[in-house]
Amino acid sequence: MTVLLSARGLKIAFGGLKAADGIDLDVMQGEFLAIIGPNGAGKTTFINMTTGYLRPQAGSITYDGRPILGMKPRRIVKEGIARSFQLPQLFTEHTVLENAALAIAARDGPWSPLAPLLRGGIRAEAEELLDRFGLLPLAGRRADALNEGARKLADIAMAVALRPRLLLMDEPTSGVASSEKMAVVETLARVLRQSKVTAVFVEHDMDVVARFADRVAVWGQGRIMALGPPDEVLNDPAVRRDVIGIIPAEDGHAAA
Ligand SMILES: Nc1ncnc2c1ncn2[C@@H]1O[C@H](COP(=O)(O)OP(=O)(O)OP(=O)(O)O)[C@@H](O)[C@H]1O
Repeated sequence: MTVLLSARGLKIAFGGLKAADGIDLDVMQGEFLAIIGPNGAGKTTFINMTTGYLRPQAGSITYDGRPILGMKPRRIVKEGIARSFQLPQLFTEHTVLENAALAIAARDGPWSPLAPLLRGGIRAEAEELLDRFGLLPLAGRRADALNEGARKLADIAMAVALRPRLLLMDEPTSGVASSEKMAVVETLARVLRQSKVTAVFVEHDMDVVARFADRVAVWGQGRIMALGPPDEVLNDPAVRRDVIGIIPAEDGHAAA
């Protein structure tokens, strides 16, 4: 197994709060790695550091063997790392097709707002992308008219438009109705595996983690408390007691 992303000794504190206090983590090429942990543990901070939005106070991150710390977010995208946010970053007043086309146009470099967005190649690629995510029937719909599951998928489709080898997703199922969650993750997992995209995803739903993660990393007090296959990690008594038991499910009750 090849290491795609490697973090060593990452440290960052906000005032007295240590969001990363010596994080060592390898992401293997082709895997789906889930990150779980209590609210405020530092999971999003890890994504922010890996994608150039935050600079750690100590440590290193290499991607495909090259150091990436200090690179701007746009440069990191060019290296092959994309992300999605907890709250989808869609252009709400535009259609799903226009959103996909905007991501494709942005990937291809300087783009004039005066150029017709839906010209040949871009339209065809945007339609093909939406088709892979099962979103083609919604292509003409405004992004703000989508339900949360479709909105999450459209947002992830925009990240995939950037042709990453590594995609970091911050809570891809948050806000999605429980009846829809598995279908949403099923779709995105299928697309990512077909496209050979390695995925790291922050997730609060343990059923999703158990079903889709190859490995799980447990964040706690700025450290990785446990790392391994879901059947081991999710059944570890300390993880159940100190982490899973206190992660709020979306209905307000603890997840386990
Ligand atoms: N840029 C920042 N400036 C100040 N404090 C920050 C910053 N980014 C994160 N924090 C703080 O660091 C802590 C860790 O935040 P982070 O968002 O990484 O947690 P998380 O594990 O993703 O939580 P959640 O599950 O609630 O999304 C939080 O207390 C947060 O308020």
